[in-house]
Amino acid sequence: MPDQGDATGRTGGSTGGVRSTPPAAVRIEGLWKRFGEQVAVAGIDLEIPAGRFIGLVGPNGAGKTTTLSMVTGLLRPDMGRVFVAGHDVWADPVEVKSRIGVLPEGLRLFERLSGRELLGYMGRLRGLPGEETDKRATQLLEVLDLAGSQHKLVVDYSTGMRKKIGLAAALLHNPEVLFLDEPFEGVDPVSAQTIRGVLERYTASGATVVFSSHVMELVESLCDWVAVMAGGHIRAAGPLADVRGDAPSLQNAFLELVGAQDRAAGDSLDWLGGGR
Ligand SMILES: Nc1ncnc2c1ncn2[C@@H]1O[C@H](COP(=O)(O)OP(=O)(O)OP(=O)(O)O)[C@@H](O)[C@H]1O
Repeated sequence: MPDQGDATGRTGGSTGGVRSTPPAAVRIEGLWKRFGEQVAVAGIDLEIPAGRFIGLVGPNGAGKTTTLSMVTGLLRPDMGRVFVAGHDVWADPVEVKSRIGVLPEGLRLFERLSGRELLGYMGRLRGLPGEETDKRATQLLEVLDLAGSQHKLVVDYSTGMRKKIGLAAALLHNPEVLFLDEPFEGVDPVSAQTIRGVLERYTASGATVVFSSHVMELVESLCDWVAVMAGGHIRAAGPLADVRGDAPSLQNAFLELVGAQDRAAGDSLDWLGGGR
């Protein structure tokens, strides 16, 4: 297990010793977003602690992607403010963007670059010296099992390979906070295990990962802190054990929190299956 502190001065977790409390990785204040009549995010307040593996969970249409888009500076809120590592996302976007990495939903990449070229380009955008970019790119490609495909064009990558090169691009500048929207969707178990290993190593050094998912087992096994969203509101947030409470699993707690526990499988589908 790597040391909890590193050269960037990050501290990890809350184990032992006298340590100053790190500022929240993300602080959200009164955040609203409406699309026409549809309220996607209904005035949420949330403080996400630093140095943790955070899961943002919620049913389809809960407002997760809209929230992450506003938090990462991709979508302007109608109202409210967001701070990342103490910096206002909309007042100080350059400072914030230098501290975050993002793997968005519906990832768009430069398709006509090879994986290696894509990382070289991202390194230049991030202002890294060429040699440092090369070194980091080589290591990321190796760890993510992309070294053999590094000269292939991104357009020819599979879904899992695209997620992995997107993750490499998001990690290249060693961000303080990494935002991932459904990072495991469409990813096979081997690649998922690889991604998981990289993320665990990254959070162990004191960095923060915020990721959205519908897969409760995954969230339960990876995250130590969760926020549950439904209907544009935060229904619960806190350490995993607190949110789970007395429920046998996060899945049960989640269904109860979003009010789906008693939803029938569909008496109205009495025509479905059998007796053709
Ligand atoms: N660009 C848009 N225009 C109109 N409505 C939108 C837009 N983006 C999101 N919405 C609506 O806002 C609500 C929240 O959507 P959002 O994509 O944030 O949910 P989500 O929790 O990420 O869902 P999923 O898990 O299905 O991806 C939904 O009702 C959605 O239809």
